[in-house]
Amino acid sequence: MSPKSPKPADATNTAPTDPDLEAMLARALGQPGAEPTPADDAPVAEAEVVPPEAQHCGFIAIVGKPNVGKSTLMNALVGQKVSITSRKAQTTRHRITGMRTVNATQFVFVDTPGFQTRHGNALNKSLNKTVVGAVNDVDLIVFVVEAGHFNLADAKVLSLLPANVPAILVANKFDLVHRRGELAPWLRSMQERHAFAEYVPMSAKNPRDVSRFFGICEKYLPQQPWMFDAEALTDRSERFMAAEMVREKLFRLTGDELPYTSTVVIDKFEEDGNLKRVAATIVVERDGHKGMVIGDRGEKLKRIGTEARIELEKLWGCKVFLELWVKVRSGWADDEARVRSFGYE
Ligand SMILES: Nc1nc2c(ncn2[C@@H]2O[C@H](COP(=O)(O)OP(=O)(O)OP(=O)(O)O)[C@@H](O)[C@H]2O)c(=O)[nH]1
Repeated sequence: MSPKSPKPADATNTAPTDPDLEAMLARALGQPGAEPTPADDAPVAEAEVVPPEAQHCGFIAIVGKPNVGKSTLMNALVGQKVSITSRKAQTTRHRITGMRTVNATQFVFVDTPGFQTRHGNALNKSLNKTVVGAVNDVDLIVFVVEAGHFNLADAKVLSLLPANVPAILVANKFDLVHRRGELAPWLRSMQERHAFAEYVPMSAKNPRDVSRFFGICEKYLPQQPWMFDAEALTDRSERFMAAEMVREKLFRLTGDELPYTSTVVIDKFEEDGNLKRVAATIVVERDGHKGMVIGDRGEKLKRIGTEARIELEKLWGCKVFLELWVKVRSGWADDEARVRSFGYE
């Protein structure tokens, strides 16, 4: 085509036509005539006895800017809540591994914080270091964006992906896309940004999409013996899960009023027969924040405690006694030593 010739009707469709991509798009977009892959409708069968020489196992990093649905996806893949979620950006602060063994393959997932581009404080520097560490040390990268969207924050995360590790593009929140046909040119434009191994429009909230995803990731994991028990779901301690659960309720119940720089520290964790006693402190930056957490006559703090306790009892299958305190430590997120003392690497 000469430079002067009229643009094709679909101006964004400039990527070379790749038959594999076209087939993948047709399948993902549910177009008539698209052949399902064998994994498409396969239910997630749990692991049976598999000899070590037939086992596959590998690490998968789930990366993306804040709030695109990384933790939701990981929890759905693991089949249990191992990573907290909320509408508030920057909920995830640790490198969390969850795992799931399906047939002969053990998938070990690494969840990462959304890459921080706005603030340069010690907390965010530590978060970003975790992301960079995660992507260079895995067999497969799952790069999550919101379907149909790509901005500077996504581009910054994408620029961290090493060329020698296969990456799958997950166009998440596909349920929110009303004109699905329009996603095809967008997916093709994503192909120009990075040589993704697969393009997967899906919804982390749709169980069918999630079970199909195992089949998509499987082929990128090396043949090697499993690293964890077939039934294991996470390598995080109960103490850690307790702090995370309180933090989730704190973020959910305070909404946008409370800055993301609040955190939770476990002061006591004791087991007493079928009872676990946990004491935790919610650390906030200012006196005003303390009031928001406590609420009118302590009602907010009480609700945070009740909701976290109920979830922990469900998770551990035992009774939980949870005691919560609130403390002000101004400037902790700017203080590197304190960020480390609160458990961030
Ligand atoms: N409609 C819809 N909402 C979703 C989907 N996946 C996640 N969400 C919502 O998106 C919000 C953010 O989800 P998270 O899983 O916390 O996102 P994250 O990327 O882990 O966020 P950070 O911890 O900030 O990095 C939550 O309100 C989820 O319920 C999806 O497939 N469809």
